[in-house]
Amino acid sequence: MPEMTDRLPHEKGFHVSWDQLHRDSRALAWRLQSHKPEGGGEWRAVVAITRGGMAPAMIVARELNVRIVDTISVKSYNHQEQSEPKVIKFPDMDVMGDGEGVLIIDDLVDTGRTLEVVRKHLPKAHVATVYAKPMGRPQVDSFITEVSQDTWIFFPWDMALQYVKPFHGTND
Ligand SMILES: O=P(O)(O)OC[C@H]1O[C@H](OP(=O)(O)OP(=O)(O)O)[C@H](O)[C@@H]1O
Ligand code: HPA
Ligand SMILES: [Mg+2]
Repeated sequence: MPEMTDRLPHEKGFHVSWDQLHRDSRALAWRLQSHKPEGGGEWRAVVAITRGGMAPAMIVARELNVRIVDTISVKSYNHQEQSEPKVIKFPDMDVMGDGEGVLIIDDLVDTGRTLEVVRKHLPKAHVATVYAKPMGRPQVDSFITEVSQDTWIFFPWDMALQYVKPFHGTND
C-alpha cells in the first residue's frame, strides 16, 4: 500500500459532469449577482480565460444578462516546461479599461499563476472561478467549491462515458 505522499497529484480525482458544471456555474452567477461592482451599477462585461473559462463564462453571462463577452488567452507551458505565464491574446482593452465592472471567469484556480498575470492587466476586475485549490485562493475574489491541492479536477470536455468492469471482476 503506497504512502499518501507517494501519490501522484492527479491520483485524487474530482470528476465534474456537464450537469454539475452547469449547476456550479449558476451558483457562481447567483453569488456574483449580490456582489455589485465597486463603483456601483451592474457588471458590464465578462472576460473568459481560454479555454477552460469559456463554458462557465457563458453560463454566468447568461444568468447576469451581460452581453459583452470577450476572452484572454494565457500560455503557461513551453514544450512541457512550466515558464512564466504570458498573455498571448488580449480582450478589447478599449472596452475593458482598468477592469472596473468587469468579471474575469475561469474554471479553476490551482497555483494562481494564471490569475496573477491576468490581474496585472485588469487590476480593478472581479476575479471568479468555479473551483479553487488552496494555493490559488488569494488570487480569487469569488468561487464556489474548494478542493485539496493534491486533487486533480477532471472537466467534462476532457472525459467520455466508457464501460466499467463490475466489482466481482468478471463479465460472465
Ligand atoms: O492556477 P494555475 O496553476 O495557473 O492553473 C489554472 C489554469 O490551468 C488551467 O488552464 P490551462 O492553462 O491548462 O489551459 P486550458 O484552459 O486551455 O485547459 C485552468 O483552466 C486554469 O486556467
Ligand atoms: O486540477 C486541474 N484540472 C484541470 N486542469 C488543471 N490545470 C491546473 N490544475 C488543473
Ligand atoms: Mg485554463
